[in-house]
Amino acid sequence: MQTAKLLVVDDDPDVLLAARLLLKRHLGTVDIEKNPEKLPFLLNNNHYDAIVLDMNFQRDVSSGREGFAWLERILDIDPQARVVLFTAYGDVDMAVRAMKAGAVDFVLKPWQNDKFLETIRAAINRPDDDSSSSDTNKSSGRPGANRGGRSGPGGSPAAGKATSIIGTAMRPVLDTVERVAPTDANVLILGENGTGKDLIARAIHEQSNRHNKPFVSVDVGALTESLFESELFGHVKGAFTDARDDRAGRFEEAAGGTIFLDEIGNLTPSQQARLLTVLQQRQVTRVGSNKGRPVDVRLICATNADLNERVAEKTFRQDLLYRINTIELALPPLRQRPDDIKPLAEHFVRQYAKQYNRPVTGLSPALLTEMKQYGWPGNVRELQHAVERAVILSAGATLEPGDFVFRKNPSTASPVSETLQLEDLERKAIQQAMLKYQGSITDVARELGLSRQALYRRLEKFGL
Ligand SMILES: Nc1ncnc2c1ncn2[C@@H]1O[C@H](COP(=O)(O)OP(=O)(O)OP(=O)(O)O)[C@@H](O)[C@H]1O
Repeated sequence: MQTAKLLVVDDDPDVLLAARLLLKRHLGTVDIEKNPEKLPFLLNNNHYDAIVLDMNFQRDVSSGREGFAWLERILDIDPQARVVLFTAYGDVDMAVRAMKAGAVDFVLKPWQNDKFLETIRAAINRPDDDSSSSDTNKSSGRPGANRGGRSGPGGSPAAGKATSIIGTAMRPVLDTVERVAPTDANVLILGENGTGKDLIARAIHEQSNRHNKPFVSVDVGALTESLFESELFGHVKGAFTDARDDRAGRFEEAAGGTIFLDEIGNLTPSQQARLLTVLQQRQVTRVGSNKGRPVDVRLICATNADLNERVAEKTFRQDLLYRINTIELALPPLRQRPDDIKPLAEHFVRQYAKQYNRPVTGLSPALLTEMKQYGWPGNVRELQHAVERAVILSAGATLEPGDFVFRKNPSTASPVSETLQLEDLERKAIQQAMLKYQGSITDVARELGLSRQALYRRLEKFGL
């Protein structure tokens, strides 16, 4: 018998008793606790090989919110803690979110003894997290450390490691990237949401002579009118109420490197005019100052909009378009490159099986056929999230069609009234809007009255 030390936290005394009986007989000593408020004390005074935590502490509340808060608290105290979650409602979505938030596994109540023991054994024997995670988008090796998700309007410096770009249909794009990268030519990347524009922008930077300098990514579509100028060009102390110090903008931060302006099609006319001036003069002026500062940056822009159409309808300046599109790279939507689906899906299976320590190794032929028939409105990002979710939830080594939920056509989707759970309604609204606007984040956010960040957070939360 293993002699592990375990902690079970649940507000149901019957559950505590039953869990203790079982785990004690097979695994070692078991502390039980009814009140999660005691967690900090217990963790600071004991080392547990695994912690079983209930998701729902208040009777009749199934949101799991409290469980998530306690999970976060545990990981703050001990980032290496192996937390297994109890969820009583068979709510797999909550389980997926919990794994993303840093839990190592979950157990559905009522549990099957063998399965419960196996899960706890695996949690105890799981090797410590390896901080050299293969996913350079994550902020650390721990799955749950990706709490911030995608970088916000401020963007972030490029990850230091080359990212794998999968798919034969990407070959011509990569050939162009190779030729263009060493030049300082401005590049405009076109493509629907989730087709890999950000990935290609980073690849250009990584293959350029500027690769040792910063790669600064800014989602300009998410900047409000008032933030736009100070974020991009900086400000001086006292320029406005909150300007307590001088601050360099993103252009200055990118000095010597590359600045990636995402969602360039969303700029308002006045923002377009200000950006054009900077590009023409190759200098920025911080808000509140009248001194121009020269900037040496390589410019890469991206959009999912048809900028020529915008120029024709006079919502995008032609002179700005000519400035930014010296080289144009168009990324095809995933539905137009079905042969890329298999290698991409297999790549994500390997990545997430490793990240979540799951025994999944491949996809069944039936699943691949369904995947090729599906339209993937959210493109590679949607495929990536679908595989991530399936890897977490699948019981077998091979993913099957049943492990996937392909988005339904809104007209055939089940009526919204079938469930009153708010989260469900929210998810459905987002799914339907994503379909309606073919995955355009900007349009979906506008329709739902959310900021792009808030929408990204929800997409991440719901695994969409
Ligand atoms: N060819 C590819 N090979 C491997 N991963 C890919 C590929 N294309 C896209 N991805 C992955 O898919 C996800 C979405 O890609 P990315 O963020 O680059 O898309 P995007 O076009 O910039 O999306 P958005 O328009 O919404 O900003 C990322 O996690 C990226 O790593």
